[in-house]
Amino acid sequence: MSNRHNDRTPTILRKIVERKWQEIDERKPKAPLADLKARAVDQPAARGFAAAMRSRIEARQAAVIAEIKKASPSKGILRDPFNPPAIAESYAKAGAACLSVLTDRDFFQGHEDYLVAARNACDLPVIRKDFMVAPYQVYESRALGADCILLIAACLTKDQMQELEGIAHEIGLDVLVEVHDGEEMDDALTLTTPLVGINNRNLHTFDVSLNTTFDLHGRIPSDRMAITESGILTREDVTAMTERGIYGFLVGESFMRAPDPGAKLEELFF
Ligand SMILES: O=P(O)(O)OC[C@@H](O)[C@@H](O)c1c[nH]c2ccccc12
Repeated sequence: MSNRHNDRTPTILRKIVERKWQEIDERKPKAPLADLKARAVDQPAARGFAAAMRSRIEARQAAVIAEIKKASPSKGILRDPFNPPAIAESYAKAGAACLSVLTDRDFFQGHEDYLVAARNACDLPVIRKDFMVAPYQVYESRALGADCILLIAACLTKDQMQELEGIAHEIGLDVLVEVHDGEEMDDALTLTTPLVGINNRNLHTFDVSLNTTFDLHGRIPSDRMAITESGILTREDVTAMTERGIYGFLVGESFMRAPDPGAKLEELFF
């Protein structure tokens, strides 16, 4: 049911989305949309995020989006000290396909500067991990140098997702659309992006179950790429996915808690 989390349910996701609209209002006077658009156009071309995923997935190799995340609302601090460029290098050396960098400041202790620093430290494509609600943030993402953005179906209508995807593609950004249930999947499949993420974590309740991926991945047409997100902690988890033909992964916590994030990536995947 789409109204499980109606307007009166004060879930974390709802608080985050409210905060995002405020954040946009605060940023606009300092960085007007016209400035962001100009900066977006001035950026060197985006690194192909979807292409990097596709080449591995088609070869039936793990395509790992390795996440750089200091903290999360459900788990608190994951890594301290936290050195984004060093982590990025370690992931690149270990064979990650792409990076994911949290830029949300208030709930994930992320920062835009972390994305810039991580991207400059390697040549991997980078997704800006944040909560997109308005076109302003899409231009802002390209102005920062991001190669891809995340659209979370749990906090957007189908029309909003289509609008944001259209802008993203127009300015050279790839799009990862994220779903958690069948209704969100229906909406996601109306987009044109080939990157479809299934989040094993419910962003309203924080419950994590790999069954989310097992139950939903069959609905993703073969010309798109299924990416299982969250809660991948062991080689057994990885095998459970590859046995089902799922080669796209988005992993954060288990890498962030390891002394050497790249070594952990190799241990889980290669
Ligand atoms: O740390 P994990 O359990 O490996 O999960 C990574 C990633 O999937 C998770 O950070 C995530 C998935 N979708 C999100 C949306 C917003 C913030 C964070 C996320």
